[in-house]
Amino acid sequence: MPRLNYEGEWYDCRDGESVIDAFLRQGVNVPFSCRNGICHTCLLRCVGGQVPEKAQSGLRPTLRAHGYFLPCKCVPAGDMEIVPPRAADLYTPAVVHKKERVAPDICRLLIEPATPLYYHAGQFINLRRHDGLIRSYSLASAPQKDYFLELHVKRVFRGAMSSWIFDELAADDEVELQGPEGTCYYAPSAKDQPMLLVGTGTGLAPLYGVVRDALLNGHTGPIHLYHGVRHASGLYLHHPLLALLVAHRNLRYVPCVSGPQVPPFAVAGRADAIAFRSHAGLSNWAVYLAGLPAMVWAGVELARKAGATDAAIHADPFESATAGIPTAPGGRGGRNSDRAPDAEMWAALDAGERLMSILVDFYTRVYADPRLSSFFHGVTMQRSIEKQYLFLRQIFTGERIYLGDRPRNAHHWMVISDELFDYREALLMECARRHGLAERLVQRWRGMEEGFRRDIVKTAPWNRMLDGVALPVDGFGETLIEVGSLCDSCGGEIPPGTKVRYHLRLGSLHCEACHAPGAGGDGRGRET
Ligand code: HEM
Repeated sequence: MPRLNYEGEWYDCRDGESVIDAFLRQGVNVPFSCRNGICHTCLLRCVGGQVPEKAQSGLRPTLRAHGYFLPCKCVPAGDMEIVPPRAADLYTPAVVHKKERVAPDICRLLIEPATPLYYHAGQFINLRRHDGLIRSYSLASAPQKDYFLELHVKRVFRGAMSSWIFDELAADDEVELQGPEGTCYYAPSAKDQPMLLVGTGTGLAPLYGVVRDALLNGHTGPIHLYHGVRHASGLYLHHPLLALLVAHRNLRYVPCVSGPQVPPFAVAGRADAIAFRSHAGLSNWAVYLAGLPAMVWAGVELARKAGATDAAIHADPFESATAGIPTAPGGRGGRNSDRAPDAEMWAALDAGERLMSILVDFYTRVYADPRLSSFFHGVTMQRSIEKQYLFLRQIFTGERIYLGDRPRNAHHWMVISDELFDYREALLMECARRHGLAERLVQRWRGMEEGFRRDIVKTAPWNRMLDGVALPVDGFGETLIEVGSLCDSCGGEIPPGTKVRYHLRLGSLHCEACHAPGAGGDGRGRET
């Protein structure tokens, strides 16, 4: 029986079993979607042993050369050593074919990837600019019909990527892309299933893809599409959708305008409110929600209440790149589409009371732990507990209450190994168990924590990034202080009018003596 080594752990693989099935059977946390070699979501890299040819079919030659393979198509003939993909390997060059303005603040991009992209309409890709800035965009094109990939880009106020796309990117320019990702797509197995789709703004892009995909697949069930905007000028696909309506009797399209000027062809109000008022029973429906996160998460709850099962609800919230909880570096920019709030977890955490007890217990141990405490020098335990509480509460409830840094930035200077990450995770899970959380939920929480591993584990510090720009936060600046202060290193007095050095990230002040060469200055632990 072949054995699989994944990130240092050994797993068995039954005869005839695929790598993905073996991993899922044994609880290994790997991404997957179609399980049929189409979406490439499960792509992994083999660094020891033989990869069967079939498991690399359809992959670019460079990926094959680096040992990439599709675990869902891989029935190993012998032992394999497997590691997660390297983000940098997964980008492929692409050329902009056309850019056109379809609304005052929305443009449509048609892109040609250098190698074919196997995707489902409604999934998303990560677009990378030459300097490494990355953002996620949904695919509005339908692979069986459209040659180019179609993206709808909304201009975001001070958004680095969208401003660049609007003002500088032109036809024939090169970009890079990675993907596809996401599970917001049509399943052709239930062609008579009624479908409800609600999108706000460019949340229409994936839904437009899903609707066209469904129609191209001969969907016979009713399809109800609601598009919500503030101003009628945002109904940027009104005419193409009217054309689809004429051709397909099972399609219904409802443009909704929530602002004061409502044209006669639109309904006044918010798309989600109108949609869920009109569809109170959704027990055998497929529901798709895309766009503003608050609308999407509220819609998930309403769909559940109306009887839709979790498996039939596809949520694609467009998280902004500078707010909310992040994803892996080089990953999906601001998109965090697959993490739905977890009402069961929140109830089991006594709506926060038990979470607080777990965190108090956890941080008491962290601050006493010789391997972890050095990182927390200068950070009060109360601050750590409160930040972590808000962060987790936002994840479990979907409320937008966490205002701190994304983990990638919060830990950018901390050199944390995989082993140390495991160590902290085990400590946290032990505390959760000690406070009575059921093992099933402990494992679910652990799976969520795993999603941040790539944001935190590293072998050298990273720059702090803000909207794609690396900030100069390590090292020292100089300033003249007008008010007397105390040196953060020796505690000695620093009189007013003294030129001092201050740490760019920590803001700590250091007198001349402490900042003499060799005196140190950045007091916080960097070693793991
Ligand atoms: C060995 C692993 C880890 C270590 C040593 C560590 C250490 C720290 C430290 C020292 C801070 C305080 C930063 C500051 O106030 O300047 C911090 C903040 C934080 N950590 Fe971690 N952390 C680890 C893993 C994680 C993980 C896995 C998560 C999330 C799942 C996480 C989430 C956070 C959050 C949300 C904050 C608050 C950020 C802010 O102040 O804005 N940490 N961590």
